Amino acid sequence: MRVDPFALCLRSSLSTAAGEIDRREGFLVRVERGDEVGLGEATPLPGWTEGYEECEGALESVDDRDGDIDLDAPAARHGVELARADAAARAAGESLARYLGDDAAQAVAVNATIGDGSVEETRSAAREAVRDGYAALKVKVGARSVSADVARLRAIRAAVGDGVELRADANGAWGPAEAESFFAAAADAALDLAYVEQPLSPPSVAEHGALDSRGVDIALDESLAAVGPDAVLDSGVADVVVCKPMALGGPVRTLAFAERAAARGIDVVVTTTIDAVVARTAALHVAAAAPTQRACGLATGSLLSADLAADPAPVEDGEMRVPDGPGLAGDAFESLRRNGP
Ligand SMILES: O=C(O)CCC(=O)c1ccccc1C(=O)O
Ligand SMILES: [Mg+2]
Repeated sequence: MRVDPFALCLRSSLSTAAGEIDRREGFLVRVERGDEVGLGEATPLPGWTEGYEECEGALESVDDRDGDIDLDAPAARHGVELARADAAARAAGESLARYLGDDAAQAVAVNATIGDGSVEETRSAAREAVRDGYAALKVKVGARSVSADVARLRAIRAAVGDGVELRADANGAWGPAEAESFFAAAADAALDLAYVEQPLSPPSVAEHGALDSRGVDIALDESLAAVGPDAVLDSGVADVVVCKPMALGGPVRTLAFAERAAARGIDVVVTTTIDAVVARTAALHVAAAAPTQRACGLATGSLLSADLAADPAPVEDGEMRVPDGPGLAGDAFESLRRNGP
């Protein structure tokens, strides 16, 4: 197994209630299986996964024989699991999505991701996204006051009209009182939010169930890492689970979790942690194979100022087409397979 570090900058930093994301550092993982080279990516993000050093140490400890991947570090585990799955799908002559699930979709609807910003910045980002064809917008909230966030969302709703799905992601910023004042103000303003992601702190799973969310669905994201993904399903408080393959330990694990969620009537949204092209494309395959009804959070390639390789699945009209060549993307990553990052 080969492990090579890479670092990528964001075009402009993504501002969230949990801080700014301006750079992503990770590892390209390569495994050889017969004639095939499988590609994986481990791009850790504390809050969702282990940190960089722990990820590196975990990857160094891997004994690359088939069998269980005995790693607690989810991003490292993702890198290894993906590389093996890519090699196996290529050997089978199937796309990763088909290898993961027989009736995978050919394309996946995606939301635009809008960071924290002023009313003017938020409105113009929303207008641009709708002009580009997105039918769903996810807006970061919780970095400023509830009234300021409601003003931002009102400006978006007024600018884009009723036909666009709006979601908000508080990244765990609120206490119960602030969350309820947000839900009340959102109802008064008729914002028609599809869901609010992680309103309360990640360990406060049960408290989400006690919120008066006025009919707006609750999605949990950071709570999956904080208390464990199955504990979130068992809590019964999530209408939607945000499934990040990088945080859940790999594409195969993520698909299995998504199926357990769907079996309980919980909606699944697959997203990236703003990964490089290898893990982003893998997340697209997972989303295509998973029981997803809602737009996914995979449109994060345009947030990067450079990438490891050309994007084999650029967003077009709010959708990403799933590459149908063997593995991740047929021959699209040939230079990465041969030469690394
Ligand atoms: O879901 C999306 O639109 C993109 C992914 C995203 O928002 C995100 C990206 C990196 C880290 C955390 C998050 C998040 O969902 O909170
Ligand atoms: Mg989130």
